[in-house]
Amino acid sequence: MAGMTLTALHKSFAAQPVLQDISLQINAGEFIAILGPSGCGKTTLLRLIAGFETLDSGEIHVGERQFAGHKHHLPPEARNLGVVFQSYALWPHMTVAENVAYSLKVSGVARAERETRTQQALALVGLEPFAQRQPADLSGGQRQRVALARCLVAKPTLVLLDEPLANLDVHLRATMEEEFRRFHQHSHATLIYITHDQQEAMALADRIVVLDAGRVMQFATPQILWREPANAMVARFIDDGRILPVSEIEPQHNGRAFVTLCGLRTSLRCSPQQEVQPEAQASFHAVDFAVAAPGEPQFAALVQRVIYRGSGYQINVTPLAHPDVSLTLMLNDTVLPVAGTTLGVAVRDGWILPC
Ligand SMILES: Nc1ncnc2c1ncn2[C@@H]1O[C@H](COP(=O)(O)OP(=O)(O)OP(=O)(O)O)[C@@H](O)[C@H]1O
Repeated sequence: MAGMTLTALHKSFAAQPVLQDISLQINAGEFIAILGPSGCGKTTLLRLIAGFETLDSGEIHVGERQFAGHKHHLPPEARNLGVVFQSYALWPHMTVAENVAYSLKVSGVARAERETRTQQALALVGLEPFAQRQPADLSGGQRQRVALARCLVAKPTLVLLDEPLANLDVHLRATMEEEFRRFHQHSHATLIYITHDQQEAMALADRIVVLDAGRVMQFATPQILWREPANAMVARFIDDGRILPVSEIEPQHNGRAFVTLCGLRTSLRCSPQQEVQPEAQASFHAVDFAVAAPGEPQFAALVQRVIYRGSGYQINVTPLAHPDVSLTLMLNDTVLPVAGTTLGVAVRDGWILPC
């Protein structure tokens, strides 16, 4: 088991910086997800770790071993990594078991050990009964599991997964999510997992790296990313968060501060370092707002749309004080507000952005 340290990684393509100053400390056995908008550098980061790309500067260490650094580049085959990409090319002329065993055969592992390890890897992904099938006779999810078993059979301490579920339908994704969780628990390997799917990242990862334009915006647990985003990019990116300006910030030194929000004096969560400030930005999720009960502290908002969502109604409103910001409230009531009218919005929670 080995943790991984990335120190000040830089990478450019044709003088265009793609990754800048990436430093991360990943613990042995952690499940890390990498999230970020398209083109932010996720795959490039994975390819640098795998050794398919060379660094411009910086260092990559796994445990005591230096993978890459100044004038040093360990080739991919010497890194003992498992890599699973979204296009999981299996050899069509080999059975499932042969596909999984192939890398062991090439590296000269004796037949008996090969068979035992192949069986173990197939058991880990629930594919033992399919060992003698051809890849063509498997479903998409089963083929993806073969790719996972093929990666696991080498017992890598570090597994890199680039959108491994991207080509699967919603139902299969849920099953495979469970598979990854199980695999992680059993293998104790360190997993680095790229995904576009925030729900998937939140459900699986111990910690998530949010990248934007080649830089780390925040590296934290899913709970912290959701509750305490480090900046406006993370606040908007995670679960469709909203940002509103607040003024007259007065810390109470208990992790909360009084603010004026859309004319309402209220208290929000903040960092312990929060200072008295004339202005700041605060971030919110839909659950942080509710239609105010009579007499409850509230600010006025104009109802833009009422949308039926099955489990309830989504009410889109714009605060009268900030008509440029669209907020979302969820309602289960049978008495619904009407578009074009105003209603009172109560604030249940919110976070003052530290920068
Ligand atoms: N070999 C390359 N040569 C030139 N530019 C590249 C190369 N590989 C990636 N890039 C560029 O680097 C940037 C980051 O690409 P990368 O594939 O790492 O992003 P990503 O976050 O994985 O994107 P996506 O989510 O769309 O897969 C993009 O602008 C891409 O065009």
